[in-house]
Amino acid sequence: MSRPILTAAAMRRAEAAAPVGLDLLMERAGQSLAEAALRFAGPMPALVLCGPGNNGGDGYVAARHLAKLGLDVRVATLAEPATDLARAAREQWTGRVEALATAEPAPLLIDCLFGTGLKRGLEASLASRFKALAASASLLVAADLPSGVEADSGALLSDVPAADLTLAFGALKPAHRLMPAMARMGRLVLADIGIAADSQWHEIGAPVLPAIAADAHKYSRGLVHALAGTMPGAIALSAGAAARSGAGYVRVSTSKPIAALPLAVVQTGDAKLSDPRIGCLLVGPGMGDLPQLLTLALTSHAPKVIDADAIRHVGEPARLKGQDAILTPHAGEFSALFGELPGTKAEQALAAAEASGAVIVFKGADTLVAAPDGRLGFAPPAPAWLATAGTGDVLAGIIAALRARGMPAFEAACAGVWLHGRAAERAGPTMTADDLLAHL
Ligand SMILES: NC(=O)C1=CN([C@@H]2O[C@H](COP(=O)(O)OP(=O)(O)OC[C@H]3O[C@@H](n4cnc5c(N)ncnc54)[C@H](O)[C@@H]3O)[C@@H](O)[C@H]2O)[C@@H](O)CC1
Ligand SMILES: [K+]
Repeated sequence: MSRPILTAAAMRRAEAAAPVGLDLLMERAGQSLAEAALRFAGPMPALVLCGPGNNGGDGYVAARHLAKLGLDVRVATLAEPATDLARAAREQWTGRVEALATAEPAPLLIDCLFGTGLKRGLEASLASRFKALAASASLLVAADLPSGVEADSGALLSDVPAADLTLAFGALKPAHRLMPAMARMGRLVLADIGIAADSQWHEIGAPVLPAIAADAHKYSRGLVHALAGTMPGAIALSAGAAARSGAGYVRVSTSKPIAALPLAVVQTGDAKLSDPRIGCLLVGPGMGDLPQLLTLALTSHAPKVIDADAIRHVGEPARLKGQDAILTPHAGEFSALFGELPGTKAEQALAAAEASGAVIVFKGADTLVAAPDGRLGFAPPAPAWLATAGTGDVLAGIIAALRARGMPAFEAACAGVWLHGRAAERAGPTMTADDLLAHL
């Protein structure tokens, strides 16, 4: 299962198209917030901070439900409601509304200041008051988004205290899965409020991998052919990862024997790129300054994964059109090939996919997978300890194996990213890239 992701504008369209009124959507959002906060925190005294918009409206609804559930709950606001929906919600809250500037803290703080409608950072006095209340609370629960986070880009427009729980309404927003905002979400839960969140954008979920046929043989399971360059350790990591990710046959063409390769990986002096059995070519890991390897790979009709040094040697993105390629750049490699593109990371990844006709795995703490047809996958959080040398080589090998096994390029890339993150979780914080192989 993968959860849909909607921009703020797409969310507003989905809400407007919902079969029920916006007031009922707000009622569901506020009620689910109350229930989730109570389930998460247990019965502790709560303070709900309400902003002027509909995020604040959710807060008044949540406060009413928390009171009904027997909780000691107070409400504080910075301004009277500015929308009809929020005003109606405010009117149904029969308790007192305190001024945010002077409200006493509570162990459970519920942040309903701003959601998808945030236009700029919180004013300095409000940001510091919010931070102080958060510091005095035991638990901070954010409604839809932690206030100060820009929904579409994941930027922090002001200082944002990290939430312990964020309840997203109707669909995830890009900021839930983009840095730096992603690191401020705490546990992220999606509340169904009854809108149809159809989207080409989604959070990457657990993949469905092709089954191994009962009559499989090594070629039918997929042949990965990797091109070794000047640093054989990198290609050894890639080839080892491909072999452990279900490829039936992994072959490395190399001018001199590579001691670090698993015995199951075949080494050959001959490039053999015309071999029609090749399910996926892999070029780039440890390639070094041998651009002729990329040129050679691009003469082949086989699907290909282009990683690391090879990305810098592509030159023009349009050179990859028709190549059936998956590109796996980190930020530096991405800008070296595509330049400084405008927009959010999501928009940049999609523009790069369109310019190159390739599936782009834009790596980072917030890895994205973009397809030329507009599909976009956002990786769920992976451990920070994955940021170590060689892990990219492992990822390239996993994706090459899944592509060779017959998965389409976008699905293979998404599945590879997901498996790589889970392998890192299992390998633990002391892992090196070599250790990842044992956890695939
Ligand atoms: N529209 C709907 O039907 C629903 C919306 N929902 C909630 O509504 C939220 C979006 O509501 P809105 O579009 O009203 O937006 P917000 O409630 O996020 O905030 C917008 C309001 O804050 C003001 N504002 C923005 N940035 C500010 C800043 N830095 N300092 C001071 N004021 C600032 C704006 O002028 C506007 O009045 C969602 O995140 C979600 O929580 C939910 O209730 C579900 C239904
Ligand atoms: K909020």
